[in-house]
Amino acid sequence: MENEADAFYRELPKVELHAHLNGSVSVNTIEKLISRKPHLNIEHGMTAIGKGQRRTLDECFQVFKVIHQLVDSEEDILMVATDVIREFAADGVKYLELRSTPREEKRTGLTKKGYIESVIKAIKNCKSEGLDIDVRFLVAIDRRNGTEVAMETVKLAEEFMQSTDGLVLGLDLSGDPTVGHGKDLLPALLRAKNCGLKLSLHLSEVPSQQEESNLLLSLPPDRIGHGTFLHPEMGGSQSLVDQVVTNNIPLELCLTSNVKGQTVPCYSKHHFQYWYQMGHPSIICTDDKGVFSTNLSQEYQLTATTFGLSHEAIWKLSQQAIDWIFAPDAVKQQLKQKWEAMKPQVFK
Ligand SMILES: CNc1ncnc2c1ncn2[C@@H]1O[C@H](COP(=O)(O)O)[C@@H](O)[C@H]1O
Ligand SMILES: [Zn+2]
Repeated sequence: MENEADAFYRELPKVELHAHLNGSVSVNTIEKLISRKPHLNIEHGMTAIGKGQRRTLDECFQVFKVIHQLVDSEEDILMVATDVIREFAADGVKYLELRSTPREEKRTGLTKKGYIESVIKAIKNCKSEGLDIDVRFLVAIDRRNGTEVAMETVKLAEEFMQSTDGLVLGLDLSGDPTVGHGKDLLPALLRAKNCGLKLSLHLSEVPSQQEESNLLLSLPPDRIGHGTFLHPEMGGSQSLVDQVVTNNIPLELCLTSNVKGQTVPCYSKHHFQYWYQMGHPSIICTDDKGVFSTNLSQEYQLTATTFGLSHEAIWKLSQQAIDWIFAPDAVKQQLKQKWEAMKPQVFK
């Protein structure tokens, strides 16, 4: 990370709802992984995009491949998830929904089930360490893998939802947006919805996906990742916007990710402005804090400086994010109380 955010943003209690596990791996953790696997000849420059640097979205997906080589056993996943949770907690995140795509790896004996179990174990370990952060898990579907894998993933998520007492709350649909089509995944997503899994879907992250977005919005999802090209100014349409507004579907907005991945030309042109001005639920998130060299405090500060938001407005933004978590109402109430209790200290 290049710049530390100011104290206000670091002390601000925050909710993180869009964080991919393997995109969130810090430089420190990458170092540990590299020393475990020196034969891979991986260097830091291959796993993160620094200040002022940009990559095409396609190049970003190459970075994930490199990280996946480094993280390929239960032991790695346990370490990575534990480190990531501790880092979010140290950044003032009080509630975190982590998402990750279960992988299997013949060489290390990793199974998809073992993958999810390792993440759950990390969550439980962090809880017993007494970290002041409530962590939940969303099982991710990589869109590139098609219908069958999607269905298999939903079944796994269902099992874990039942066996983890609310730790697994839902599903994420992600992966290279230029590969595959949402229509192939619709049956799996419908099944997920019907069995009570919440849905957060990457939608219109790249241009020209109106048809797919229209189809996926018919579910409708519980939250939208990015939604960069939904509105007419970006080549989307008023009818897509109307569907999002009518169903009051919150957007998870990741400024640095979109600027560094070049789907948005610069911070001031980020679609946060469009949705926030409308009063539509807009949630500031990191996406991949490791790959994009950022953290949530920094994203809030960038939002404030780019769009001229006061500390009060930023407070409201972080507090309102509580309404859109996937955990039940009792958790929302607890978090709201926590925010109230912390307010005097943050505004001291
Ligand atoms: C930059 N915008 C993005 N758009 C779409 N999918 C993304 C993404 N950033 C991350 N992922 C998804 O998350 C995976 C890495 O974490 P996990 O191995 O699942 O923990 C990537 O392989 C991709 O499927
Ligand atoms: Zn994402």
